[in-house]
Formats: sequence, structure tokens, C-alpha cells
Amino acid sequence: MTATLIDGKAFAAKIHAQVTAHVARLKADHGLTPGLAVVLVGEDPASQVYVRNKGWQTVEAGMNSFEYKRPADTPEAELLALIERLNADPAVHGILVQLPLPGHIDADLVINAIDPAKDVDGFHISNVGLLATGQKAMVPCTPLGCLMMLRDLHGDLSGREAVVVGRSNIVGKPMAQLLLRDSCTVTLAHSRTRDLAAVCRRADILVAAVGRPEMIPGDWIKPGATVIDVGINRIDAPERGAGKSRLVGDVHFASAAEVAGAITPVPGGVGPMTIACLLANTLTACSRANGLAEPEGLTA
Ligand SMILES: NC(=O)C1=CN([C@@H]2O[C@H](COP(=O)(O)OP(=O)(O)OC[C@H]3O[C@@H](n4cnc5c(N)ncnc54)[C@H](OP(=O)(O)O)[C@@H]3O)[C@@H](O)[C@H]2O)C=CC1
Ligand SMILES: Nc1nc(=O)c2c([nH]1)NC[C@@H]1CN(c3ccc(C(=O)N[C@@H](CCC(=O)O)C(=O)O)cc3)C=[N+]21
Repeated sequence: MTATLIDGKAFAAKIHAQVTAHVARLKADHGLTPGLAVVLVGEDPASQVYVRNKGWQTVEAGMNSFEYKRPADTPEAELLALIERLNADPAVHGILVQLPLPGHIDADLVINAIDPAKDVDGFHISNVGLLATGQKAMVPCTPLGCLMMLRDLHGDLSGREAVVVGRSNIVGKPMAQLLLRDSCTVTLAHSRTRDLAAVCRRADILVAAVGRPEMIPGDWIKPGATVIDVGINRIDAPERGAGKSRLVGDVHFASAAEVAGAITPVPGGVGPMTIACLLANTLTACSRANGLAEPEGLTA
């Protein structure tokens, strides 16, 4: 391997420490405790893991964590009523509704019912619009974490060729917006992109957010490029024993690490940064809600 490993886990631990220190100051100086409400509808096992991780890390940072687990057949109206209650609750500064939601629930309706000031995921149309027009917004956690790692590695990103593979509302599109705001030349690729290999080979910065295990091989990568692998894919790992599985990204790590200049691993890359940014966004929301200075270096 020749690429530098971008240690998302260590970076996330640094952010976690900054958030923890700021939360302690909020408590001491203003008697405030930031609160994050996480809403999980259904039994999706992967989501349950994220919710658990978020929960204990929130508490460890000194914040309040409120969890709302509802059965998969919860009516949409009941979920909307819960959101209304959380919007009105002054102890709740951040609201995250775990996606995907069961099919009978209109996810857009639910997300847009969240008070934009409490929308720590940055998925509300109002935050999406603010980001797209270069105004102060709540920035989605996963792209924010990716941007922080890129800025830390490179400093100024202006003029770089950035290719984002995947155009979802939660990762690809906001990632492209952030890179554009930092003056990269941005290409947003997707399943209809022609000759994806050639498009990827142009990238100084390649962000993969597709959801297809190890889809991007080393020979799609420009020598020396920075590769950010957002994908979280669980695949069978019979070599670890019967019925075992392991996590891989959207990039074929071994071959990519021979070509890239720097690369994030899976696990231990973007995932931990996502949770760290969620805590940072909750702290930012609490500070803004109380007219206090925002934490420095933790917003985009
Ligand atoms: N680390 C983290 O914190 C997070 C990780 N993830 C992971 O990131 C991955 C992507 O998630 P998400 O954005 O929600 O996924 P979506 O399924 O919403 O979007 C996937 C995107 O990939 C594109 N795509 C699919 N197949 C191909 C292909 N063969 N070639 C090119 N593009 C393709 C789709 O294109 P089209 O639009 O044309 O269909 C779509 O835009 C998943 O593995 C997910 O688990 C997600 C969120 C956070
Ligand atoms: N409203 C909403 N917001 C989200 O941000 C959101 C969501 N819904 N639905 C699902 C995706 C996925 N996601 C991850 C968060 C952390 C890890 C993470 O911590 N990963 C670790 C450990 C993974 C493990 O070992 O299981 C790692 O990559 O090292 C992964 C994935 C957030 N998402």
C-alpha cells in the first residue's frame, strides 16, 4: 500500500473532544444541556446499530439523548404528531429521523415537518435551499465529515477536480454542493453516467457514495488522488467462519490504496465522522437557539 490512510476514527475522536469541552462550557456558563432526539421506526438491524452508537456517544459528550423507537406499522399521522411535540420541546435542540422509513410513510413529508432549526441532518428543504444558495444552513453530517477530512488534508480545495459518485439527497448532492462551495470543479456521477471509469480517472478528489460493495477498482483512480469512501456494505465473510460477515466500502480498498495518494478505510473512515458531525450539529443548533456564539471549527 502506498496511499496515506485517512484516520476518520482518530479525527472523529478529536471532534468529539472539542464538542465535549464546549458542552461543558455551555453547562457551566449558561446552565444549558444540548439534547438530541433520535426517532427510529421499525426494526432495521443496521439502523438499530447506528441509533445505539449515536445514543451513547451523545451521552458521553455530556448531551441529553432521547430515543423514540416505534413499530414498523406506526401510522404517518402518529409520527407527525411526535415531530410536532419534539419541535415544541425546549430540551430538544436536534431531531434526527432515521432513514429509510417504512414504505407507507412519506419520508419527505416527515422530514419537512421538522423545525429547520432542529434539523441536525440538514435534510429539510429549507436547509437544502440555504446550502445550495450559499447561506448559513444545517449541513448534512456525512458530507460535512468528508469535507472536514479533505480540508484537513489539503487546506484549500479550490480548482481541484472532484468527482462524486452517487446523487442521493443524503450524501451525493450535498457533498457536491459543499465541494462546489469550496471552489472545486465538481462532477456528479450516477447510474446513468457514461464511461464512469474515465470520469473517475479525472478526479483529484473522488467521493464514492453508491452502496455497491468494492465497485470502484484501483485502475479507475488517478495516481495520487484522494479517495473518500462513503459506502457501508455488509458482505459475507466465510473466511471468518460460517455465517460471518464484514463491512466493505464502495471502493476496492487493496487495489485503490496502491494508486491513490490518500484514502479512507471502511470501517474507521467516514462512518465515525458522521456521528461526530451529528454531535457537532446538535451543539450548533443549541447555541443558535439560545443566541450564543457557535462552536468554532465545527461548522462548514
Ligand atoms: N458512512 C456513512 O456515514 C454513511 C454511509 N452511507 C452509505 O453510502 C452508500 C450510499 O448511500 P446513499 O447515498 O444513501 O444511497 P442511495 O441508494 O440513495 O444512492 C445511491 C446512488 O448511487 C448511484 N448508483 C447506483 N448504482 C450505480 C452504478 N452502477 N454506477 C454509478 N452510480 C450508481 C445511484 O444512481 P441513480 O440516482 O442513477 O439511481 C444513486 O444516486 C451506502 O453504502 C450507504 O450505506 C450512507 C449514509 C451515511
Ligand atoms: N436520517 C439519517 N441520517 C443518517 O446520517 C443516516 C441515516 N438516516 N440512515 C443510515 C445512514 C448510515 N449512517 C451511518 C452512520 C454511522 C456509521 C458508522 O459509525 N460506521 C462505523 C462503524 C460501522 C460498524 O462497525 O457497524 C465505521 O464505518 O467505522 C455508518 C453509517 C448514517 N445514516
